[in-house]
Amino acid sequence: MKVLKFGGTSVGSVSSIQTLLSILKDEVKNEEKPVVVLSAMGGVTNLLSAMAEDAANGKEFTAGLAELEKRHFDTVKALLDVQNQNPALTRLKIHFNQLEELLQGVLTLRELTPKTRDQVLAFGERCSTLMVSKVAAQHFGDVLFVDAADVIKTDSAFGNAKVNTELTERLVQGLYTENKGKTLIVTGFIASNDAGQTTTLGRGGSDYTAAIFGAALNAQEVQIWTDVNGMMTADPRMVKKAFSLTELTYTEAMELSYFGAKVIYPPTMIPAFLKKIPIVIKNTFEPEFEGTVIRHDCKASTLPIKGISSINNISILNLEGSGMVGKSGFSGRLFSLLAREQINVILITQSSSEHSITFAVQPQDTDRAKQVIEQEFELELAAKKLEHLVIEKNLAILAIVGENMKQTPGMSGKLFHALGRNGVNVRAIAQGSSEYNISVIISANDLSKALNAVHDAFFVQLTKTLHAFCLGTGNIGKTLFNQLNAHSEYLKDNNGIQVKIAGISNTRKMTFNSDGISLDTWQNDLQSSPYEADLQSFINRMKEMNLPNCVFIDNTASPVPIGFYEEIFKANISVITCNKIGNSGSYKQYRTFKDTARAHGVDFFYETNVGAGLPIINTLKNLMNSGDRVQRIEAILSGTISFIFNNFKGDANFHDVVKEAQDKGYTEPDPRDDLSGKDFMRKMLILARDAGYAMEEADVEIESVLPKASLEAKTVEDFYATLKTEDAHFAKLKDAAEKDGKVLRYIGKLEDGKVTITLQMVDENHPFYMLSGSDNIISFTTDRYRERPLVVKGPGAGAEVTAAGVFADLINVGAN
Ligand SMILES: NC(=O)c1ccc[n+]([C@@H]2O[C@H](COP(=O)([O-])OP(=O)(O)OC[C@H]3O[C@@H](n4cnc5c(N)ncnc54)[C@H](O)[C@@H]3O)[C@@H](O)[C@H]2O)c1
Ligand SMILES: N[C@@H](CCO)C(=O)O
Ligand code: NA
Repeated sequence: MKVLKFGGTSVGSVSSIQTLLSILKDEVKNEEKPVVVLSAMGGVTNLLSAMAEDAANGKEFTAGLAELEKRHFDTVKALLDVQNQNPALTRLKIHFNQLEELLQGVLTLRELTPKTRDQVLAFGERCSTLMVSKVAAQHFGDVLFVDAADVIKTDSAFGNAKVNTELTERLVQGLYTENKGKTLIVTGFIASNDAGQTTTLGRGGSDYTAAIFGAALNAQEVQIWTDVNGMMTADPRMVKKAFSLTELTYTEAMELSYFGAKVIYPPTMIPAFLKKIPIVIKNTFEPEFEGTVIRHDCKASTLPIKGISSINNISILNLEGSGMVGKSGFSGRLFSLLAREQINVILITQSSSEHSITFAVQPQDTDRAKQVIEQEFELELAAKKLEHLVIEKNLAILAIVGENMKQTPGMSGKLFHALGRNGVNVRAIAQGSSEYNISVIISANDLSKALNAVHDAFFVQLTKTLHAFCLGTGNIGKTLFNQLNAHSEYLKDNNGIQVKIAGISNTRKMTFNSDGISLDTWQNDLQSSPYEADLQSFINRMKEMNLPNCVFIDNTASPVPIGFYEEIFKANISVITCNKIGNSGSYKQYRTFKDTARAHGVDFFYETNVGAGLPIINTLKNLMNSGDRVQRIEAILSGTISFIFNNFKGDANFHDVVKEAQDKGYTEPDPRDDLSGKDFMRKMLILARDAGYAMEEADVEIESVLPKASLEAKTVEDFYATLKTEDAHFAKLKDAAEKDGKVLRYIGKLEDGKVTITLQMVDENHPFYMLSGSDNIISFTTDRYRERPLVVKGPGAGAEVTAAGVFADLINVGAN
């Protein structure tokens, strides 16, 4: 047989009672009839409690009573055929009259004893059960209303009575045997003492009633019908990706529901647990959900952990001092004291040096705990054997839970990696030797970020979400958004990565959305955003949003963002940049970026600083990391100049070719940066630094392609105007090369710790002769690639290839 328990929302309305009936329909056909345990209609227990309080305080309660009556009467009228209504309404009316009398007594005496309170509260279950039993009888015939006070016997601790298990089991078994063939519909939560006075079973009382019946009758299972899809991997209000568990063990359920997961209250499971009876959590409002089974043994589960639980507001107290070292009985005194004061200790940690002891309590207990401890240890404090108690508030506990942790090394590593990478500081740690639970104490501000990051880290079957904040919506920024938009499905399916753009700014506006800005409408969103662009506030907002797996992407050509990189790393946020200004500034700055990112466990990726999407920076990094040494680098790294020399042929004039390069998106926003050699210089400097040379800009020798007038032009327009007048200069260069069957090439070289960039005319024997379009080429001569250099070649400029490089960097951040 089965026991089915329905909670307050499941009996809370006409439609939910109809659903309940359709759930029961098949169950009542079984040979062994089910036992159905019911809570009060949703909200009724609170209302009863408030009415009782009001009466005790001399306030009227009639409005509450009328509301109660109406709710039950309306439900009866909606669910029972007319001829069946009267008997039910009469019975209910008798209850309400008794309730009124009782409350009247409370009002007269201005006193509410725990005993009376239990009597008042019991009306909730009695009325709902009476009502549903009448409705069930109309549908299924053989139904018996059972007042659990007749069979569940307790002591007289009103409000939280202790069950006399042996007697109760006998009575329950007797009742079931006597009424074989009938479906029992039982009041949850209530019981009675030896004298027959009504008692209640405390928090989660109706679940407890179900477990007691299940255990007494050796049920095949106990079903708890509630309004959510079972136990989930984390609090779904904080972790959107939380999902329902199909099964977990009693121990796991205890650990998970201890923190947060309010689906069931663990102590209520004990009767079922002792008899190894499975408990199935089902959803009345989604009956097709198969449910979460809590059982003694789980089939080999593939999940490394079952869930992450949390308490979002706790305080910790830290007691420190030489007086504790090697002293037995100290913690005994401390914790007996707290127990005596009924201060619940949530978590305890002590280092093996015994010099300090840290424990967590509810915030409302904090001050009293401090006070009683200072009294108790007055002498030790005076003698300086103990330091003054340090209290920290606004903290939270996050705990990963699962029996599988026992056999799996690396679980705590994974937890701390996820926390560390997201800049979540861990204040205290506790793990029992049972290894079911690893708990950490963190700042309450970080809880949401931490829960999501840890959830992503452990449940790898789900996609990991990156939150990107993007600066710059020009050529590259725009193209990146298009690529991300087109590629998001593939990314989810193949890399398990989801990218949400949580913030965008250009020089005019900025906009934010922690759920991800739509990549279809971002332009409108940005334009209509109320926020004027302001980089410091953009960064502040990014930090305040405190999102997990956060990345900052600089797609500007501006020096301004550079000044913020360090601050961003310090907030444990990775940086991806195609902006070369940062890495080609002072060597000190370049070093600071690298060191700060590393110290904070985040990434600093800039593949597109050299050769756009071509794998140049990563290739060099791999060479260096594997212990190779760069002897020489020779390269063409200006896509713009490459394009110009490859297309400045025959009748073409120089000015038009430059314009074409700009139109094709190869040039810097200001093309003078390309033609002056500055952009190339930056790339060579970055390569040299990545190759291990602590070089500065002054160490690079540049031969400019431009005549003086062009170099000194004030604006881009002026610059183009000078190019027109300098046509003869460029034509001369071109003709000189063509005459000898050569081509013009702008070549950078790093050798013997020196960097030069020169304009050369090369013939067909030169390896750089054969280039087309905006091609870059780079050859690394290293200790290992000594005889024949390692060469990378391909288009080294353009929005598509550059955005693709930024995209690849983003995926690499996601992989870490
Ligand atoms: N074009 C290429 O082939 C290529 C290749 C590699 C790297 N890059 C680099 O890409 C970067 C962007 O180039 P682009 O062609 O897209 O430039 P762009 O001029 O088209 O776009 C720059 C964007 O940055 C924004 N911006 C500038 N300063 C800002 C600030 N302080 N705060 C917020 N937003 C700001 C502008 O509003 C604009 O949206 C440059 O650093 C360039 O060197 C370009
Ligand atoms: N303006 C750059 C873009 C690539 O960094 C070039 O022409 O090479
Ligand atoms: Na590159």
